[in-house]
Amino acid sequence: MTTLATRPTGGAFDRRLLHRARGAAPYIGVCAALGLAQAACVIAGAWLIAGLIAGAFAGGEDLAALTPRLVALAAVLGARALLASVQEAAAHRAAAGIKAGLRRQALEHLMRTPSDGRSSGATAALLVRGLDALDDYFARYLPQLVLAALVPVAVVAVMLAAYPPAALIVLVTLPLIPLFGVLIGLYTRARAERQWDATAHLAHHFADLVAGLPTLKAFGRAAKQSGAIGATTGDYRRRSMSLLRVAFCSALVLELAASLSVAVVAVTVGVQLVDGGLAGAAGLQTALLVLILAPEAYLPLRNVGAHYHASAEGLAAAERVFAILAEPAERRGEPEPEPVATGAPAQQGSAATALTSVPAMRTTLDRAPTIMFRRTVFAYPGRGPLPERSLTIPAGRTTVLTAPSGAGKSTLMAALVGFRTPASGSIAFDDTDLSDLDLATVRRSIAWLPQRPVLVDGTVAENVSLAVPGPASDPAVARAIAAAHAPAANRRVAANGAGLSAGEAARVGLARLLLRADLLDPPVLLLDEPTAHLDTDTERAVLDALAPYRDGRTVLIASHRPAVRAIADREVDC
Ligand SMILES: Nc1ncnc2c1ncn2[C@@H]1O[C@H](COP(=O)(O)OP(=O)(O)OP(=O)(O)O)[C@@H](O)[C@H]1O
Repeated sequence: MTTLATRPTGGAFDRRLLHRARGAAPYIGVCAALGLAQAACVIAGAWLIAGLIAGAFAGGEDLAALTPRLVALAAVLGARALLASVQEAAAHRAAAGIKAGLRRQALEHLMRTPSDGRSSGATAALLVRGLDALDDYFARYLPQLVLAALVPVAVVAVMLAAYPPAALIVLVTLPLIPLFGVLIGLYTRARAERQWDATAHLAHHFADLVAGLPTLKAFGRAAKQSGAIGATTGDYRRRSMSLLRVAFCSALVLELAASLSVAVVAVTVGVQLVDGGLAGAAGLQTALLVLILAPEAYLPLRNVGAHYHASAEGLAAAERVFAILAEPAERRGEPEPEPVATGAPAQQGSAATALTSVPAMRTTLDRAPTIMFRRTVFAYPGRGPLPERSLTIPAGRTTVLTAPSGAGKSTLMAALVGFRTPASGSIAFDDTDLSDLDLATVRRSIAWLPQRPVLVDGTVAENVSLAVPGPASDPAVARAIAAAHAPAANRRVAANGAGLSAGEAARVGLARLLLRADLLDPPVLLLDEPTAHLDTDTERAVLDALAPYRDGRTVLIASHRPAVRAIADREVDC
């Protein structure tokens, strides 16, 4: 068992779960109904046990007289066990549905949120392991919370009717349990927050380490990193053990408070029995009823305290998911239309030949736009803003950005597809501000080759097909691959492009751009260092393949290569 965090700032029950997680509200209803039935079983069971003992020992009743009550007691105990298992089943069912719902909402939201600064390792840990902790919350904590609200009230009411002094003692001592619980909770909160941070740090660190292992090995730093991971996990273990110690101590304190309170009730009732205040079979039955019921009044409250630590991890994770859901999403637009793969044969000839001259689908911008950056400034966290830029990318022409490394060329391109937002200034397509345009429409109108194309596990053909939202025909993919001089369609690619050279990966990226241009006919092409890793002959061939696609489109290329600069209609040293 690990305890990650106890930071349920939403209190014992986070109302956002009701709104965000379908299934939470009905489950609470089920919990309340089962809790009422369980409270009734507790009281009926205590009444029957007290009656049986008093009848057998003080009333002198024989087995025949006691049998109906014995059967009733068995039925009550059976009903209590059945209610507990129904509760367990309902809890797991509800938790599974609620976790799935929260994961789906979070993933959908993440897809529409700029990813700046988010650690993929920590996000994965949150959505998988973090949300799994909600099991304890729904299966253990919440049912006890409902019982804690119902059972003590019912028990005190029955005790009040049976023997008011005992009810008074319970009433006075009962608040001690939540009071101690709150004090312990306050004490552990800061520790628990640090614990979650340690978990997130560990997940982040580990993901980074795995990604960078080859480089670390090359620099002889792998062993040192194992030491760093050892130190982080050691720190995590120490924090976990310290939190567990607090959890065990808190259980002990709550147990002690409850036991002392029950002892006071027992002594009071015992004195009355000896003094004759509770005389005869009826007196013994009342005394036993009070003695059996008294611990039941404290039990749910103690259980709430005991399950608080385990369940708080789930609540803290849910809270972080709510924080993700509260982040402003990108402007929503229509989903990309699926391309209709033409399968039209490529015009034969050189690699410079167009894949197909007939676009299968029109995009929303019918003509190539003029793109303007007007006094645009970009800022990244932790560093000063990039210099202000004002530049115009003329419509239907090829512009090459030749600014020095680090000047912000990739940033400008990422901004055109909505992955970066200027801190000040504006971007316009023709005369319309980008912020007034539907982002999905803008993205549909652009084919973008990023500096480091993301490649996924699969074949080259599967990677190229990712360029369009729907299925692309095999001939169209094959033509794009051939024109870009990318590796064979059936060549395997591992995650992150492992198995391909940097130049081959760049050409798979270019094949994507050509496929998209072929099938979606976007009026804007953005290419970030398209030939950075290529030899001069391959570079020449790739630029020739691109030539037919530049015609009539607004093309922006970031590059310092002379061959690329040679094809430019305009060069900008922004
Ligand atoms: N995610 C980021 N967080 C912080 N700083 C960043 C981030 N991305 C880019 N930068 C910084 O912004 C500046 C511009 O980066 P950008 O990649 O746009 O430059 P570039 O002109 O494309 O460089 P290059 O020619 O080397 O590819 C750089 O100084 C870079 O360090």
